[in-house]
Order: sequence, then C-alpha cells, then structure tokens
Amino acid sequence: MELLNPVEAEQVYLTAFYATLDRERERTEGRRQDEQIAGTRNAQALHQRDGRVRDLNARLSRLNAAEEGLAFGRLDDEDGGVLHIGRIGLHDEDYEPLLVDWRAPAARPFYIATAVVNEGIVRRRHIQTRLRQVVDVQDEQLDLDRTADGASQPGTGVVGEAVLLSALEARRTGTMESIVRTIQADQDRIIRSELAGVLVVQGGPGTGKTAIALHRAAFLLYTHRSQLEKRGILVVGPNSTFLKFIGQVLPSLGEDGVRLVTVAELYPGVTATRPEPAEVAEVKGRAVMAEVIETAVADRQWVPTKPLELTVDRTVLRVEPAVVEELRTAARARQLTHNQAQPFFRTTFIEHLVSQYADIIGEDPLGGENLLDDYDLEELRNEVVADPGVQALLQQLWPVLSPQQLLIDLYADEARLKSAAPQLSDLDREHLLRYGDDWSPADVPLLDEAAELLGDDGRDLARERAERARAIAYAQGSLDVLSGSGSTDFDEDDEAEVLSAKDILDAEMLAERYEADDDRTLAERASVDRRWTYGHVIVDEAQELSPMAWRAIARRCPLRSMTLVGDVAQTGAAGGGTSWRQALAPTFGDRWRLAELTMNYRTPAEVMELAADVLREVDPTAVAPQSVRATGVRPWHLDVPAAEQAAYVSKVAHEETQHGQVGVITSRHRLELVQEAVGDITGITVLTVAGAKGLEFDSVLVVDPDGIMIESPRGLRDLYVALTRCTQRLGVIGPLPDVLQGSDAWDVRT
Ligand SMILES: Nc1ncnc2c1ncn2[C@@H]1O[C@H](COP(=O)(O)OP(=O)(O)OP(=O)(O)O)[C@@H](O)[C@H]1O
Repeated sequence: MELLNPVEAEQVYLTAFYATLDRERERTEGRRQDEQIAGTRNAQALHQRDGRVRDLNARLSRLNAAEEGLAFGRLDDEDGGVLHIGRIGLHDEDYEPLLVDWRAPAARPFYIATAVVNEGIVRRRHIQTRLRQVVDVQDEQLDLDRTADGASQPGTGVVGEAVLLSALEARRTGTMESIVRTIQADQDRIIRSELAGVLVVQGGPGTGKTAIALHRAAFLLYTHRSQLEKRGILVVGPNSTFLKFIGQVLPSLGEDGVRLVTVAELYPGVTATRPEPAEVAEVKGRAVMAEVIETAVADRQWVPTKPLELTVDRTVLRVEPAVVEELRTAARARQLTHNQAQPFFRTTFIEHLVSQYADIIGEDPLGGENLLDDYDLEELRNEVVADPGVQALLQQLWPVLSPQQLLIDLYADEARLKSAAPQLSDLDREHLLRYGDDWSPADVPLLDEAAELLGDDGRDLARERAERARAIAYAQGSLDVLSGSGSTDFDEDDEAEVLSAKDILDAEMLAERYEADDDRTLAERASVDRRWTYGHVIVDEAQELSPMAWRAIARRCPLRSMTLVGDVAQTGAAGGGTSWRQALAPTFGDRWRLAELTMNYRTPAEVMELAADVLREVDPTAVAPQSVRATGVRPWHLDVPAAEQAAYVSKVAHEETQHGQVGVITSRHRLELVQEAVGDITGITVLTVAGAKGLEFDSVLVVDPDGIMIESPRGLRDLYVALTRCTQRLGVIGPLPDVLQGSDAWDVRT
C-alpha cells in the first residue's frame, strides 16, 4: 500500500472530522425542528421545550462557528496515541473522542509542551487548512532522543514558530482574530488560570493581553459553563472602536454569553457621550468623589436653621429645626437608602403636623380633652397630606431623588458643591460646576455611586412591574393557545381525563416560569439592569480606569472573579493608574494576583528599538517587551513644514495602503486637519492616541509627535502607545520631542 505523506494523512482525518461536524449539525438541526413542531400537552412541557430549543440553538451556533479552521493540531504521545486538537470537541458514533476542544485539559500539551518538559508528547503537529483542505503541516519533535529525522527543532522558546510567524506577518483585516492555533505557553497559563479571585495581567504593547483576555473568557465559559451561563461575562474596553475591533473573536470561538461595554455604557438608560476636558474627568474619577456623593445625598436630608411656618387651611403650623432633626435621625437609623427611608420620614413628619394641627383645632375652650375623634383626625391627616405647602416642604426636607437629579442639582449649585465637597479645592469644584442634563463618561461611575446610596426612586419598581405585566400577558397568551388547541391533541375520552393547562397553572404562575426563562439574550437582559452581577468580569486597558470607575465595575462582580489586563506604562487618562498597587488598592486592597507577559507579538524589533527609548523616559526601570520578530524595515522620520504637513500625510497614507491597513495617529489639535486632508478612505483610519488604544495597523504614521507629547500630562506614555501600534511599518512626521531627537533607530527622510 502506498504510504500517505503527512498532508494526505491529515486530510483523511480532516475529512472525517468535517463529516462528523456535518452529521452533528444535521442531527442538531433535526432535533430543533422536531422540537418546534411537536405538539405540547401542557404549559410546563411548553416551557421545557423552549429551554431545549434554546440549548439546541446554542449548540448549532457553536458547531457553525467551528467550520473555519475546525482542526489545527495533533499530538503524538510516547505510547503511539494520537490526539487531534480543534476549535470544538467531536465524538464518533460510539462516543469515542475524535477531536478535542482546545480548552479541554487533554489539549494543554499542545500549548505548553517543550522538548525539555514534553508532557509525554513526542511530536506536536500544526495543521494548516484552507476551507476543508489541509494545505500544510509543520512538525515539532519534542522527544530529544528522536530529533535526527529532520523535523523542525524547538529552540526559540516559541511554540510552533513557523505557524506563529506566518500569523504575525499576515496582513491585518481591521478586526482582531482568534489566536487559538498559536497560543504561547506563558499566555496559556494565564488563559487557564483559575476562575476565582482578581488576576492582573501586566504586559507591554503587543504582548497579547487583549487576545488572552478574550480566549480566557472562552476558556472559562467552556470550563465553568453551568456556573457562568446564567450570569455571563462582562468585558469592559476603552472605547467603542476598540469593542468593534475585538467584537468578532468570541463569536468566532462559538461563545456569545459575553457583554462588551465601555465604562460609559455601564449605566442603563444613560448615553454618556458629552466630551469634557481631561482635568474635569480627572476630578470626577477621584476616590474622594465617593465621599462627595455620600455627603451630597446626606445634604438632601435637610434640617432648616430657623423655625418654618406653614399655613394649612388658615391654621399656622410651626416646624422647629429640632423636631426635623429628631425625625431625620430616626429615619436615618433605619439604615435604608435615601429613597427607601423617605416614606418613614414623610409619615413621621406628617404625623407631627397632624398632631399640632389637631391640638390647635380640637382645643376645648373649656380646657377639657381634645374634642376631635379618630374620624376627625383622619380628615385632618388627609388635609395635611394634600396640602401643596406640605408637599413642597417635604420635597425640600427629604425629596425622592433619581441619581440624575442628584447630580444635576449638585453640579449646578456652588453652595451645594461647597457643602458636599469641602475636600476639593476651589478650582476642582469649579471644574464640576455646570448646568445641563447630558452626561460625560466620567459621570457614569458617579451616577452609579449615587444610585447605590439613593436606592430605588420608583423607576426600577415601575420597570419591574412592566416586565412582570409583559410576562403575564405572554403567559396568558400561551394558556389561551393551549386550551384552544387542547381538543385537537386529544380525542374526547382522553380530554375528559387529562387536566387542561389552565386547570393546573394560572397565567401568573406561568409568568414566573417564563421570567426565569426570558427569551432575550443574556447581554440584552444585563444591559437594562443596573444591578446585574456577572460571573466574571474582564477589563482591558485596565490602567485607564479611575478609582470611581473601579468601584462601579467591582459592584458588578461581588464574587471578585476578574481578569484585569493592561500596561501601566501606557496610561493616558489623567485619572488612570501608573502602578497596579496604587490603582487597585482602594477597591481590591492587596487581594489580587499578578501575571506578567514579556514577548511582543505585534511590533517588529526595529520599531520596538525606537519605542524603547521613550519607555526609558517613562520609567527607567521598565523593561520593554521583546519583539518576536524583525521585519528588516526600519522606521523613518520626516519633518515637514506645518503648512504642508496635512497634505504630505495624506499622500503618504494613500501610498501606504499598498502595505495593508493604515493608521494615522496624531495630536488632538491636528486631528481635524489631518482627517480632512486624508478624506474618508477605506483602509486608512485617522485617530488620536486615546482612540488608538488597543488597536493595531499594518502601517502607522505618527503625525505631530511633539504635539502628542505636550498636549497631555501623560504625553510621553501617549507617544509610547502611538509608536507601538504597527505590525510592519512606522513613519513619524513632524517636529520631534526631545526624547526622540537624535535617535539612530530610524532613517531620516529628506
Ligand atoms: N500567541 C499568539 N499567536 C498569534 N498572534 C498573537 C499571539 N499573541 C498575540 N498575538 C497578536 O499580537 C497582536 C497584539 O496582541 P494584543 O492586541 O492582544 O496585545 P496587547 O498586549 O493587548 O497590546 P496593547 O497593550 O498594545 O494594546 C495581535 O494581533 C494578536 O493577535
């Protein structure tokens, strides 16, 4: 028999895998259709059926997602055993494993085995496929005794070097792709790190933090599915362009139980897009703002300094400050939120007025007992409650407040600000002063903080009631359909014996079941519920978060199961952290573990040499990540007169599109000019450093580096971010800041 070469041999396997995938898909699709057309006898069965259909849909989308690059690896062990690794696990008819999911423990050696610690594996094979065809295989011999057969030798510490390099060299598509075929050992350890606790991943540019964070989400959902499925995973990113950039990775891994948001989107019903100066955002982000909000809420439980007078139906009632103070203390002692405690204050305050009113009106002119009976008192109470003056006073003394109203009133009033924020300087308070009801991203954690302290203002309750009414209406509809179709399902004799759904369940009971079994996706349900808590939270570019943002995020994960990835050398936000200890201490104390990454998979060595000069200025003790590859293309610099700069940038950017996606990163004050000059061209993105956070392009032009440097207190770090966004080519245009002058890491163009 003619022996098959490795490509042919793997093709035989691959064909079998796809046949199984197809069969599995057909079977799942068939089961789904059967479920959908099957007659249901009662409401409970209907409910269970809906659950099964949802599970089958999820299974189908995982099977569909696995179509591209279904199998990509193979392990041969010392005993001659063979294991294929793929994007999904598949079994044969006898339930024997055919293909192992990359997240399964058995697949682990594919990512971590080395010739020194080979985990019992003698050969690792990387299988490259196009559609359903094997196009190449690459072997790594991991058994030191058998290395004479010509297979490639692992020597660089990089797993699957050739496959990795070809992935890194590939042109970028504009969206991030899965790295499941080439995860490296140090990355794998982070991806598979235990679910519990706060894990901080520190790594320089291009070390794969974002990729790892997303693959970790997929790993956790696979490994702890029952635990995470109900609550889901929250991924917080720096801006919506970034979220779009990473948005396809998890669906391509067959996972959709994840919600992707920016901090600005955390508060349901609030669109926080109003731009504001960095120094204002910085004040709003300070930890001390938690105290400010707390005092602002307490200030709304007001005690007058002088007695007040009220006239109810021509009777003058007096409100003594001491009495208000006493009632306030009693209401506060209930340890409820502001809005929850309001009815207690209100009731006692009204009782106080009613008894004063009764004393006056019911006074016996002959000095006997009060003349009023219970009925009269009730009349007086109704009168007091309905009195507009009483209502207005209550509104002053202890108003029911929404978080929005609290902040609107606080920001708009110098006196309120002064009382709530004595710790802030006059200038800081001036930064906060404003009129209006539109919101900036930095307002969101403050709204969240206020919501915690204020509690329900009635809107949540109204929303819950509306939800419940919706569920009951739906359930009622289902019951009507069931009882309408009852006689077609059973013959007459049966019908007399079988209880109808309506006999067993009423709409309300059924609604309860449906509520537990909402048909909206997890992300949809979580997005409208401020108090939704997640099974795990991932924060990318975590160094940018302010202390107040950390508080809002931690609230969404009381279990403190979190993965925070970032680089404290890249912090751009004025309120962000420049050391993890300092950034995390107020919220997490020292209850977090740190993992570090040191290899740069994005930026070529030639570019990193230049960026490292900037990093040394940012932090002389920091070590730049080591580039996995060099391209042989040196970065370049050209100083162009300011008047010609935009036109020159436009010309070069258009030329660079022949090398792939182009990113033009410039200072805020040049942005519009450059954008206008370049125009709206596919393949060219013009953005500021803040907008470029976490993104990458084949070719990058950094325009006006000196402007980038000087326009923010974190300018040096911004420059470092800008210089590390390219996968292939870098050009720098415009006057240079000191740190780059005289560099010999580039070619100077004339
Ligand atoms: N193991 C890997 N295999 C293939 N590509 C990888 C691997 N690790 C990282 N990459 C690629 O390197 C690039 C940089 O990764 P990523 O954006 O996750 O880095 P980062 O650490 O988040 O960077 P930054 O801090 O600069 O935003 C991406 O294109 C990513 O796909």
